Amino acid sequence: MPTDSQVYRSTRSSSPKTFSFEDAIIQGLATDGGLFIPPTIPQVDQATLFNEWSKLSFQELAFEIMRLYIDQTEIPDADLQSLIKRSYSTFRSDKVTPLVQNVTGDKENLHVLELFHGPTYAFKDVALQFVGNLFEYFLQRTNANLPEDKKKQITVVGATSGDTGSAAIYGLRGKKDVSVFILYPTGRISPIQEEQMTTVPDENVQTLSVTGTFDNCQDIVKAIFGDKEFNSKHNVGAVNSINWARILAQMTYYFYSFFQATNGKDSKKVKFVVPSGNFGDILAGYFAKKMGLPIEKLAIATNENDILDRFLKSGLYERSDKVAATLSPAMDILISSNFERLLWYLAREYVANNDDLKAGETVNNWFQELKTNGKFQVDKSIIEGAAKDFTSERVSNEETSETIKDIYQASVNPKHYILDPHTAVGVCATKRLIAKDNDKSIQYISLSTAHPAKFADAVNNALSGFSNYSFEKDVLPEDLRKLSTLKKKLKFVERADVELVKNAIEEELAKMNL
Ligand SMILES: Cc1ncc(COP(=O)(O)O)c(C=O)c1O
Ligand SMILES: N[C@@H](CCOP(=O)(O)O)C(=O)O
Repeated sequence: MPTDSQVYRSTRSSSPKTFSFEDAIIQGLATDGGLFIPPTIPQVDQATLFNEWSKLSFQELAFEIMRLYIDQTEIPDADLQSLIKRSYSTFRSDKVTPLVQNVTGDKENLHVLELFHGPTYAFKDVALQFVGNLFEYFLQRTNANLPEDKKKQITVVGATSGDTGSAAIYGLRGKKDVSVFILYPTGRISPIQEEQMTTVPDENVQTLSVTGTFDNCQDIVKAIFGDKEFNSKHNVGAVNSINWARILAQMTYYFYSFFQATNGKDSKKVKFVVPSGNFGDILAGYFAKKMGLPIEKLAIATNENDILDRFLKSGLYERSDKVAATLSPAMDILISSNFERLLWYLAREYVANNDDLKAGETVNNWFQELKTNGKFQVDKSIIEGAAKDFTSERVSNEETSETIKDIYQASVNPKHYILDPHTAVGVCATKRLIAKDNDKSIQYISLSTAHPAKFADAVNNALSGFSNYSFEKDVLPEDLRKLSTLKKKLKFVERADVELVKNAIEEELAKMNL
């Protein structure tokens, strides 16, 4: 029998209907356009956290956390352990997500959590290696006793501003009964990101380069999920962080790094700073906090596309019509999908009297308003509620570049530490917090979301003035260097239009021999 935290519902639903973990993962997005959430967040007591969990490896910790959200009858212990082991065996670090402590010496307590040791050098690998194996697991089970022509196949359709795409492709390449279509905005991702996605030769993978922005791509993906006919014909699956499994798999590194930064003690204050766009990464931190990990604050760091920062300050969620092209392009996002999940918990607590159905109705009304008027305003109680867990900082391009330079010069552990521009947005925000707080007892964990090699232009512009610096020698790993020599496979879609994308998918699906 599943516990309350092992069943799911849609953020926009006012019906009592709930879903199993498998339904939530395979369906990806609810049919009403809402996102799946566990209405009850499981609680872990302090003794379990600090006497038991603080001693576990990354993989053991992932198991304990995931077990609380997935019923045994859906995935038995041994299978879940094996999925986790396989998913992290592809990482280049034993610790999976190592914490580089006191990067600027022991005065600032600034620790960088390196999340980029997976196959595509981005934090997305932590979740997408697992999601790939999870899709395969569920499909194998469903298809085990079915004749060939009745076997279920999933058509994954995802949108990327650069990193989700390659991580999803590497998580799903060659997997049986799954095809993968990744939409990315033409000219708005870095050359290495494009090479990573387009040089994978597996037959089940196809990239679609769409004229438009990331938000256009994300809107198209959501429209495809909402298209009942297309969806039931092709079983559309999600790899974006609308998929609950993405958030679940990301929780582990909040716990794991917390224990490293505090030596497993609960007496130290810890703040996390997270470069944010679609709000998926930091939302995993919110779950960790609500489960009982005593995180002091979660700081949202945005670039000049600052809808999250503006919302936390005003309560107005407003879709501006122009996305700024910044030095941290993976965060050039106007509408942050996962913010809806946070809004559901806030709505339930502050306006719906802890009623799940009323919370769903409230969120649905807000998002209908966003669709019609391009904005919605929430009660003051919601912003005050959010402020208990979150703060936010907006970082400009100039500050991003300065931070890459500053850390290169000021780092002592290791010397000449090189940040990618997304991580630099987070580190700049962290330095601001350190100055504002002026409290030596706080440990700051700044999430490093990508390897600097993925963003050569931004890194070179910041560091080319230093005589000893060399991108080739100091930054570029061998496997990324080789990508430019490989054959590319991509299809252009000349307008950000749902029908054009659907046609492109059907055309390519017909050629795939799945
Ligand atoms: C390198 C990098 N940093 C930060 C982010 C922002 O993460 P999130 O969208 O989960 O807020 C992204 C994209 O999502 C990214 O690719
Ligand atoms: N920054 C992301 C955008 C997609 O976000 P997701 O986390 O919802 O998949 C990217 O790199 O593609």
